[in-house]
This record gives sequence, structure tokens and C-alpha cells, in this order.
Amino acid sequence: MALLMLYPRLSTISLLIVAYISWRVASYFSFKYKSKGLPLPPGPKGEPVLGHLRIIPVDNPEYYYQNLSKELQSDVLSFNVLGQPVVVLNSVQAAIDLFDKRGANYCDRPRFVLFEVMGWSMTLTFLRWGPQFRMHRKVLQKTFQKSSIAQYRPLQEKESKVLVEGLLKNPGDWERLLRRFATAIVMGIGFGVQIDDDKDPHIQMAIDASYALGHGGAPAGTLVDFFPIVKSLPNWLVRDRSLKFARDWRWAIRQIHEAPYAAGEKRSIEASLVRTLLSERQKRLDKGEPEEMTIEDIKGAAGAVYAAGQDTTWSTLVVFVLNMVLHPEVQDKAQKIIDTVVEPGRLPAFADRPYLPYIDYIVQETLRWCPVSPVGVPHRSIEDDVYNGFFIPAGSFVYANARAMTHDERTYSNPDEFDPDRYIPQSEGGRGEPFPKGQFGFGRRVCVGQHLAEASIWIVVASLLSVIQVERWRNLETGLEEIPKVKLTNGLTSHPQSFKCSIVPRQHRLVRQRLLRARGLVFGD
Ligand code: HEM
Repeated sequence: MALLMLYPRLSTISLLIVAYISWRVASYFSFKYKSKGLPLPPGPKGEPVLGHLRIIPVDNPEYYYQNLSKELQSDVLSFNVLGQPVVVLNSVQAAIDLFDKRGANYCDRPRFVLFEVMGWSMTLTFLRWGPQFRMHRKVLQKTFQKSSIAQYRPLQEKESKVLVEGLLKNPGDWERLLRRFATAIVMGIGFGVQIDDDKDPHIQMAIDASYALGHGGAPAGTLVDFFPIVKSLPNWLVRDRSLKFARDWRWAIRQIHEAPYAAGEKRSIEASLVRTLLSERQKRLDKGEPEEMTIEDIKGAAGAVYAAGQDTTWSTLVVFVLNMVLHPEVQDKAQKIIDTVVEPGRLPAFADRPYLPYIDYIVQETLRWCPVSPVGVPHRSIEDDVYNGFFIPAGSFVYANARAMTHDERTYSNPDEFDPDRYIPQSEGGRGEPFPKGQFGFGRRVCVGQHLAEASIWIVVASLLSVIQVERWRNLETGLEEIPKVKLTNGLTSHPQSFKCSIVPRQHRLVRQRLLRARGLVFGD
């Protein structure tokens, strides 16, 4: 009798077991057929059904991949998350071979269902390969190519001046002032909107959107990304933290698409990406031609500049400040060099750049030491591929681990050290290590804003160091200096967690040093 009552449940369980075994057997034979017997790239042992879901760390997986790559002696690793093949490239060579040289096969993106829920669907970063992607990419690539970005120099110089003035007035507000700089650049270029003061609402909008982007979970790695059907189920039924978060923060994403656009639309005289695209669209319509970009496309393209350009630039500037606190000797060296090139009474300008290579070394070392998008944004392979004897199935999510690349001991001596001198050319008696590669991605999805970002960081580093001294925080009770402990945030962009430091005008420091020297307490410079 008891057996009879169990019968329906037993039959369901047996059905599930039979279905699972059939699926495994079918996948095994289909894999054998497609891979022609070649193995997948190495990876750890997975669990039944879940694969490596519980094995890949949720927080900062870049370190795990980097160590595993060394342990398994393979630049290319493979994982399986709920049946989804995932490949991680841990060397520049592997990324160049696949993303650059076989770009046509690795130019797609996975479907980012969670980000769709948030409202990012028209953003180039998350667009799948296809006509819409090509259109957005063409527009943004043209706007930010090397030959186009010189036009933004006056804006960058003006905003870096506003930044240092702000720092001299309110040194304690340095994080927000850097945020203001990064926001003013993308708002100016994207929408023609000027950020008039530190309380401008666009700054908070940028902070909110960055928070939403960074805290929803790994891109293409949450429940709803694997099971898109879950997207239509209510929160009480699904109980998934990431999905609830995406729904709760939708307003922030809507806001950064709508508000700057509305502000930019009003400023009909200011040149901006939105203005250019709107007038091109109007010209087509006037000629009776069909529109190439819809209003939603235009909002999405300008929103992409905001979304992709603001937080990444800000995070890199925070990495720079942290390293000035940790390495006063680098700061002193840079300031002495600046003082020989930039006469008193003015701030550095882009015209000084050829004479200040050490500032470029600091910029590159900042980008290398802490790539703020450590595993980048995943690409998706379109067709089956074979690399170094390993099989990479079509539809794999492929990550470029910038952290492993920029800390590769085969390229960089003491890679964890912040040492701008590493780039001094051998002809000048230095080590001549190459500028980092990987922090801006690769191939047909490489960051469109790379040249703009490097220029923004350069002008801030040069301007800031010319008038300001970043010092360690001194504990007033113990009198001891606090050396910040490096802890990184986790998410699409990763940056140092808040730390304490003192920002002081350089003249104050010179005056103080002279006083101390006069009292015989300090010798030398
Ligand atoms: C330090 C600053 C920056 C860093 C570290 C950075 C990093 C990245 C990375 C890693 C990617 C993904 C590349 C790939 O998939 O291979 C990317 C894509 C992108 N970046 Fe940047 N970025 C920065 C600044 C900017 C700026 C200032 C802009 C805007 C002007 C921008 C616009 C974009 C766009 C639109 C994409 C998507 C490209 C595509 O999917 O085709 N980025 N960036």
C-alpha cells in the first residue's frame, strides 16, 4: 500500500533521472562529434548539473582565474556553469590570437538579461552582434577615435582646473570632486551639458547608475541570465536577490538616459554627440529618407558614453590617488619633473605632454596596477573553434582576464609593485617594460573611449601633482600616519574601497618644510 502511494512520486523522480541521463548522454555524443575528440581547455572538476557554478568565486574571480591558470599551466581555462561553456583567457597572447586575429568569431556578447531588466538594452556595451551593434559602434568609434579626441582637450583642461580649484577649497571632498570631473567630461561630450557646481544633480545620477551597474551581480552570470523565463515571474515567487535589485534600481538607469538627454536637447547651440545625431536624423527625415537612428537609439548611444566612461575614469583616478598615498617617492619625483617643464603660475596643458613622459608612465602604471574592469565584459563565440589543440564550443562566454595579463610575471618584474620607472626605455638605461594591454579589452569590442580616458587621466595626474600634495592621513590621537590597506570593490568596475588621505596645497608643504629646515629639523629638499 505504502509503495502504491509512493508510486506517482517515484515515477516523477525516475522520469527526472532518465531525462537527466539522456541529456548527459546526448550532450556527450554531440560534444564528441563537434569537438572531433579534442579536449576543452583545462579547468577544475565541476559538480553534476551545476558544473562550476559554486566553484567560481562570486567576489573578485580574477584572482582565482589567475592562480588557476598558473596551477594548471594554461593561459586558457574552461568552465561550465549550468551547461553554459565559459572560457577565460589569462594572457595577452591568447586574447590577441582569439579576440584580435579571429575577431569575427568573438565579436558577439551574451544576452545580458539582468541588465535588460535594469534598462540597459540600448547601450553599446551590452548590444548583441548585428546591424544595431554596428550602427552604434560606428557612431561612437568615429566620435572617440584618436584623431577626433583633440577637440575635447579644451574641455578636459578646463575641468581639470575646476578640479584642482575645488581640491584647494574643499580637500576633504576629493572623491566627489573627482566624480564631478569624470561626470563633466562625459556630460559635456555626450550631451553638451555643463556641470555648474558640485551639487549638480547629474553627479548623483552618475553615482546611482554606477551603483546599480556594480551591485546587481556578475554580468551574464545571474539566475535570470541562465533562465530568461524567470524575468517575467514576480519577486515573491522567484526570490532572487539580483532580479529584485535590478527591478528596484531601474529608475536609476532610466534617469541617466532621460535627464541628461532632456538637458542636452534644450542646449541647441552646444556641440555634443546628442546634438550631432539629432541633426543627422532630422536631415534624413527632411529628405524623406528613413531614420537610421531612432530617438531611443540616440539616447542609448549617448547613455553608453555616460555609463561606460564615467565610473571607469573615476575609479582609475581613485587608484591613482591611492598610489600617491602609498608611494610618496613617486609623487616627489613627478613633481620635480613637472616643475622643470611647467613654469610657475600656470597648470600643465596637453601641449606639455611630449615633455612629461614620466606622467604617462604614472598613468600607464595606474591602469596596469589595478585594471578597473578586471575581467572586462564577456564576448560570445559565434562558431566552434580550436585553439592550441583545445576545443572552444560555439556560444561560449569568453572573458579576458585583464588582471592576469597586467600582472603577468613573464612581462613585468614584481608585477604587484607600483613602479612607473618600469617603462623607462632600455636606451635610457631602464627596463623598457611594455605599456599594459588588456585593461581596455580587445578585438571588435575594444573600448571606444580608450584614448579619451587616457587623456583625461593624464591631465588630472599632471594638474593635480603640479599644485597638490597627497599625503597619508595622520591619526590625531596617536600621531601616527595611517597607511591604507588595499581592498577592492567587486562588480563590473572594481576600485579601491574608501580610504583616508590628506590633500594639501604644495605651497603649504614647501612653507612647512622650509620652517622645519630653518629649525634644523629637516635636511635636503
Ligand atoms: C579608464 C577608463 C576606461 C576603462 C578601464 C574602460 C574599459 C573598458 C572595457 C574593459 C571594455 C570592454 C572591452 C571588451 O569587451 O573587449 C570597454 C568597453 C566600452 N567602453 Fe570603455 N573603458 C574606459 C573608459 C571609457 C570611456 C571614457 C568611454 C566613453 C567615451 C568608454 C566607452 C566604452 C564603450 C561604449 C564600450 C563598449 C564597446 C563595445 O561593446 O563594442 N570607455 N571599456
